[in-house]
Amino acid sequence: MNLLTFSGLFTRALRWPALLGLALACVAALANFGLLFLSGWLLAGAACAGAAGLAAQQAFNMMLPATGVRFFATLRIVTRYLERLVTHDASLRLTGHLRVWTYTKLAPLAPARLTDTRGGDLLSRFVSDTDRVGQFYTETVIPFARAILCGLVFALISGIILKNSGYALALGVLICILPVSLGVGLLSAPRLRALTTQRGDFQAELADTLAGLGEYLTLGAADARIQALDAQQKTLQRTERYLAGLESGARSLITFIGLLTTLSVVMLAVQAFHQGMLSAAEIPMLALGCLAAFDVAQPLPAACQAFTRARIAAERLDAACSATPCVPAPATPAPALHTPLDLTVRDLSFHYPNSQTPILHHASFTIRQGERVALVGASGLGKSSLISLLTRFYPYQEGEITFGGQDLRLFSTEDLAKTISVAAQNFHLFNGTIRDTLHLADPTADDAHLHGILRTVQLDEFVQQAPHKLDTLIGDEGMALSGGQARRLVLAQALLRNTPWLILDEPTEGLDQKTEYALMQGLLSARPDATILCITHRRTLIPFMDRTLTLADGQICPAEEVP
Ligand SMILES: Nc1ncnc2c1ncn2[C@@H]1O[C@H](COP(=O)(O)OP(=O)(O)OP(=O)(O)O)[C@@H](O)[C@H]1O
Repeated sequence: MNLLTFSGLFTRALRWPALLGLALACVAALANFGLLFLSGWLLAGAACAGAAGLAAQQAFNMMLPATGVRFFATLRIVTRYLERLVTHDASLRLTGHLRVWTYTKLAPLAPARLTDTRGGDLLSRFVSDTDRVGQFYTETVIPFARAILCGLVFALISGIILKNSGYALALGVLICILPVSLGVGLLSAPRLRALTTQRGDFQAELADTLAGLGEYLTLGAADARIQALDAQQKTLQRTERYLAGLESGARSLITFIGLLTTLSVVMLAVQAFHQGMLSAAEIPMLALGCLAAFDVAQPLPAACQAFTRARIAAERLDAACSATPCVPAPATPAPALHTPLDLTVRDLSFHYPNSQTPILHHASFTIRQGERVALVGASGLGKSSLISLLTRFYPYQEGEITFGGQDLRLFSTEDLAKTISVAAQNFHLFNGTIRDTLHLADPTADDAHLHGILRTVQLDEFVQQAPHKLDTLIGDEGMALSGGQARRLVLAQALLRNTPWLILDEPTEGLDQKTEYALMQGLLSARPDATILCITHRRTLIPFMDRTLTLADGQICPAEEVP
């Protein structure tokens, strides 16, 4: 997604609030200009009338400019408030749209296309980059549009009173918009790009460090890690200082240009006064109006930097979101599931997209619905990889996988989820309560059902004794649980989903033999009709299965046929 596409999203979603925000920003700037413009006239007019004697004082009508000053002062306050309200609301809503858009693009990429992306970097893209693009409207569009539109109007108003002062004002504002602000944009661009990379790296490193802090401490590597982060932080600060210096330098230059323009407007006004073309009261009016006009140019250097930041953020989002899913969901999914839901794998060959090492090589096997099958094989040969193929996380290069005679690739994501539950070896548990964790699998399950499932996986006693029972917090990745407890909670999630197929990857790892036996007994009596594929290294599980398949040399065959 580039900024242009983003603008399309923006105009469709928030066209009217965006235009209203711009209109309010312009009215606020015009009110500010009008306030100073009239104040100058009021003060100078009153002073001149005072100096000219009683008759002139009585002839000078204070009411009109004083009312104008009050009007513009009130208008400025009200429109500035409303402008902030409307523009920030539009910007936040835009960020919201962008985050939803980013999520819908990223979600189908998981896990295969995201394995090379660091978690912290992805988070930074999801949060900071969407923020930056969302703020493009308030931080770039509004300042530039306001400077151009109001600059023209200010020059026009000044020009009506004194033609040359209008030209001088237009020239001054133009210099601020073009060479000064755009110069800052050009000079900032390489550093902003470097800053984005540095910040992404820093956030990724920081996220990794926090996630693995325990390991760093036990390995005695925490100090070195902190020093590395400190060095990164200092590099970041140096780049930020340079950019802030550039921006404040440009703002000072704009102030200087504003003063020079005001000086030239005063000189032109004095000349016109001597020629009798202007009254004395109009000189400070033009001068103060000119100073006020440059207020709209002040935010432009920051707006240029914000533009580059938004552009880089849009490029980063584009890079993260434009990848096509490794296994795209079918354009027209198969209409319904056919029973029996037999699994047939025919001539299957597979290697990971980032590697040429074959994991499966023309493998074939069948599992009938209702069977319980153990899959064994030496470590690292590809048992868990087979699960990734059955859940469509990775594409296979040759062969065919069918469920109920229907190609797996034609299943809708929903139908696939209704067919298979997986208790994976490398699972992820979200921080939350035991109840939250189980409700992820079945949000409608009541407490009695949850306790029943927990009994099946031999975890109910632990939950009953926990201080807050089902409301006990399990911590990040189930840190507050033992490895075996966390694994059984994942198994409970799989059982709660009540799918016809259960795929269990080392379900009893970390359990003592007694608990393992009780768990398997409970599981089989709770789901007597389920088709089970159980990957295991434990011989003690084999008696619970109907038969055993062995994975060796990329082939999967019945254990008794293994040479
Ligand atoms: N995402 C990946 N990208 C590239 N290679 C991978 C990926 N995941 C696993 N592998 C490789 O694929 C091979 C098979 O891994 P897999 O986890 O399927 O083995 P396994 O038989 O389940 O092992 P274990 O019994 O130890 O769990 C390994 O050599 C592993 O390094």
